[in-house]
Amino acid sequence: MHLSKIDLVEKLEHAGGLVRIENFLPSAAAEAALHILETLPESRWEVRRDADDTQRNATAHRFYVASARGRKDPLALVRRAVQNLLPEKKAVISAGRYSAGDHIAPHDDLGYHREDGKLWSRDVAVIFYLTKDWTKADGGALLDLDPGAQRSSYVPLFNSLVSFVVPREHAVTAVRPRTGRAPRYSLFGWFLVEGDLYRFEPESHGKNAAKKAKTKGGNSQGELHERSARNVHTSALVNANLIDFLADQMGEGAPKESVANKFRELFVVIFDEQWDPTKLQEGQIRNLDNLVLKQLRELFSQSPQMSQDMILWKYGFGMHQESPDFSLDLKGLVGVYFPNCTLVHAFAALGFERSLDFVLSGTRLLASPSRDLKVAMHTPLETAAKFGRLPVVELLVKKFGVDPLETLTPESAQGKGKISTAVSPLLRAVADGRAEVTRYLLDMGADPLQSTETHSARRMSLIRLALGRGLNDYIDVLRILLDHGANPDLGIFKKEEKNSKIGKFIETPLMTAAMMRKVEVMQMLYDRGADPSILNQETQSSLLHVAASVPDNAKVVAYILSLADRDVDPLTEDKNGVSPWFLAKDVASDDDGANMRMLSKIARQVFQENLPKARSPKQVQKLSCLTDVPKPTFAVASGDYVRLSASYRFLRHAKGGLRTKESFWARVTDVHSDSIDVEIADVLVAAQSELQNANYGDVLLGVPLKKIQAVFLASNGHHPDDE
Ligand SMILES: O=C(O)CCC(=O)C(=O)O
Ligand SMILES: [Fe+2]
Repeated sequence: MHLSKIDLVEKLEHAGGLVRIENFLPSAAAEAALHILETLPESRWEVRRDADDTQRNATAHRFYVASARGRKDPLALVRRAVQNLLPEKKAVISAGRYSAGDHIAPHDDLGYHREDGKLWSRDVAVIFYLTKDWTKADGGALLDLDPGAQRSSYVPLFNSLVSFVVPREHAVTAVRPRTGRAPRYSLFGWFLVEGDLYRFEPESHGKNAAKKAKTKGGNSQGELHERSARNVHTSALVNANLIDFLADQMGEGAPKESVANKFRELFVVIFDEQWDPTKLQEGQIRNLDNLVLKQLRELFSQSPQMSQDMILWKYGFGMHQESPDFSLDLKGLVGVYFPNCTLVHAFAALGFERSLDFVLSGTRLLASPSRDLKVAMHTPLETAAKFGRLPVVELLVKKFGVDPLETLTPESAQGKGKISTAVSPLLRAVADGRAEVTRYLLDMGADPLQSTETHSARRMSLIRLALGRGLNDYIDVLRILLDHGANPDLGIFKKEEKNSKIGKFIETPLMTAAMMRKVEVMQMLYDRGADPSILNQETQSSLLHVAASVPDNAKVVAYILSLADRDVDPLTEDKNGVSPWFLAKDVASDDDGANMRMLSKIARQVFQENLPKARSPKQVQKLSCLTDVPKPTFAVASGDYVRLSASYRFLRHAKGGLRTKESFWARVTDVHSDSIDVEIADVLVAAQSELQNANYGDVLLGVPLKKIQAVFLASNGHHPDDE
């Protein structure tokens, strides 16, 4: 039994495949790790870039990598801290360093490794960030591009770790230059499983060719180089023409530089909002659409060759690998969302209806744009749906006969590309909170009971998808879905049988809304028939449990109590012996006991009513404890020790024991080693001795921590034996 294994795998399952763990190592260990990376000799860092890195196929990228050399290498120590997350799994973990301009274009991490003469597949990705004083403005964010993503962007916070299940679409945005700031350091890598993990055989061409060639020992380098040479050529041609043209339109006769700036200005909203093309105003869209259309007409009349061979345009407006300022061109704008996107995708995303019509009408090759997963992860229709471009959606459906209901699941996608979760235009529209497109697609007959089908049994309903992401007009989307017959109680659920739409409840939409502190949404769901009494069938925890575990959630707690009948008991325990009361207590140091006070207000009434009925001293004791609300300063004054020892004592006696209790470990990782005093150390030591197989705990609490500290001290001129 490994604590850490249960922890990470469960967390990943629970969080839809991607988790972030803050304060991953005790702070001294994290400092030591950073120090080790910072002081590696320059000769240890090797550049990785698309031109010479076949590992990452055609994905545009550039950054530096260092690998541990032998077990005595200080890097190996840092690597082990990450590896210990899943100690029994084989892993490849290296150090990463990103300076200005370094980035990775969208990719899904699918990949193989050869070790011990065997084939291994990447299963779980981990990135441990060791970057100090980093802000959003520094770029280098990890973009989560999965359709089920909870949020889209993660700033590489010092001592935080992100982990996700492979495959998953993601990207690293370019690091922006800033004088005096250190590079973006990380440990990154993958846990591997033996054999070919992925369901789909690599395709025989496109992005996957390199993969196939690699695993079969072939060589597709030539093909890759040929293609990228062509990209550069086309992209340069198109951009030069476009910028000339725009210069013309602007009547400036200005030098290219300032035209480029003007062009950037047009799109400035996009850059500043993480390149989100949806931030374009209606008027801007129309103007740009017309400009681009005019430009296209001219280009086509000058170059009939090009109009016949639209495939070239796939790579037109390409993201030029050499230029860190890739955001200047269209593909740069849209490419962050869609790897290898075509012009059709770009226009669909930007809402350039007229240009799209022109391009599709004039060509044979792209006349049927319904599905091109080999080129892009989204179809053009899904793209338009994601960005809420109703006119484009209608154009594709009505004029070009694209099927608005086309849905792929990982199972049905065979041969059409690698997808990790179900995709459809409706799913894309819902996930991004696009009300108009959602309504249109449902009216066309799309299924409101669709869910995100992954290889695991866990599913997310459309309601949960819209609600969990909370993007754009998600509340309208919820209403529309409910109007069309979506089930208000289905959020995250476990499929019982193949094809069944309902299964075990894991998280109801009411729970999700409670977690998000959204009383209005809860009200709406309740009015539409959502049932507040449904329990998480895995943990037996209730809506009240969920609400009480989120700090500062008194409003939601009060709302739930107002819905429930009077015998609701804040002391009702879930499968792990945890009550809402306990959870409220657990977060009391974060919300000054706000949840507790609300619970106790209600509980006091329950207490008063029930005390006469209580027979045993135990019952009386249980009821009285509800009125025992600590002072708001509860855990702050006495430091971490109070919280920690309380959790520890509680968990020791709880059914599952220490090992299954995330909250305790969250506390442990919360404790900064510089604040470890004798009392806390006692708790930690006691906890450690309860763990038979303390892999993760070992690093956190035991010998390796001392070792890491010793390394840290030694590298600062101290000798460990000095003490
Ligand atoms: O450093 C990151 O944020 C992600 C790195 C990544 O995606 C990769 O190395 O494949
Ligand atoms: Fe990656």
